[in-house]
Amino acid sequence: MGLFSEKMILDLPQSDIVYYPNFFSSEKATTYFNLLKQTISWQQDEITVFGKTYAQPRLTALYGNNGKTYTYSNITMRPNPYTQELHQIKTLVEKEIQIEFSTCLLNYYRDGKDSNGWHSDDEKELGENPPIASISLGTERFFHLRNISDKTLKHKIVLEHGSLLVMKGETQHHWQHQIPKTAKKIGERINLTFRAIK
Ligand SMILES: O=C(O)CCC(=O)C(=O)O
Ligand SMILES: [Fe+2]
Repeated sequence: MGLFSEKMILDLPQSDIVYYPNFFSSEKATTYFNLLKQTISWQQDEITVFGKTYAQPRLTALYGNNGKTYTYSNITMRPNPYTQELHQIKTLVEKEIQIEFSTCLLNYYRDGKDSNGWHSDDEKELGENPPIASISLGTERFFHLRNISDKTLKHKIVLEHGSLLVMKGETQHHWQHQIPKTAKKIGERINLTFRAIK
């Protein structure tokens, strides 16, 4: 952590994205993975896209230190109060990047069929240039980025066990991201995205 945390700046236009591959040691990340898998109130919501209803292809949960709800893809989530581990992780992230967050949206990808489609984290409750801090635990997955006005401008990185990815500034105005499905037989992954809801 801190001075010893290796960091990589993604060299993409119209973005401010930094990747910390070893934010947590592998042992610490495994401990958090196991605790969060057991203690978080995972739910599977239904989403409606063009009038058709589908089960979301992953489990999610919302935690927060204020009562502010989070609405995306027509789902309004109400925050649970922070668990001890989740609050601990939030504090470590805030200290490293010097940004404060209120809310954590968690994603649990059970296997390679679970995914998260193309989107920007641009919900109005996040404000103008939202900072998003994303922790990855468990099986590594590809994270794809594509520029909104020039869709030929693309990038992908692997989100490793114990890593932290920070997107801020104008990133969400110009880029979309996704976690694609994979046909490979792979294990589970937990992702934590810290956000500031005003
Ligand atoms: O699972 C991830 O790494 C990305 C999650 C994400 O983009 C989101 O929850 O908005
Ligand atoms: Fe996102």
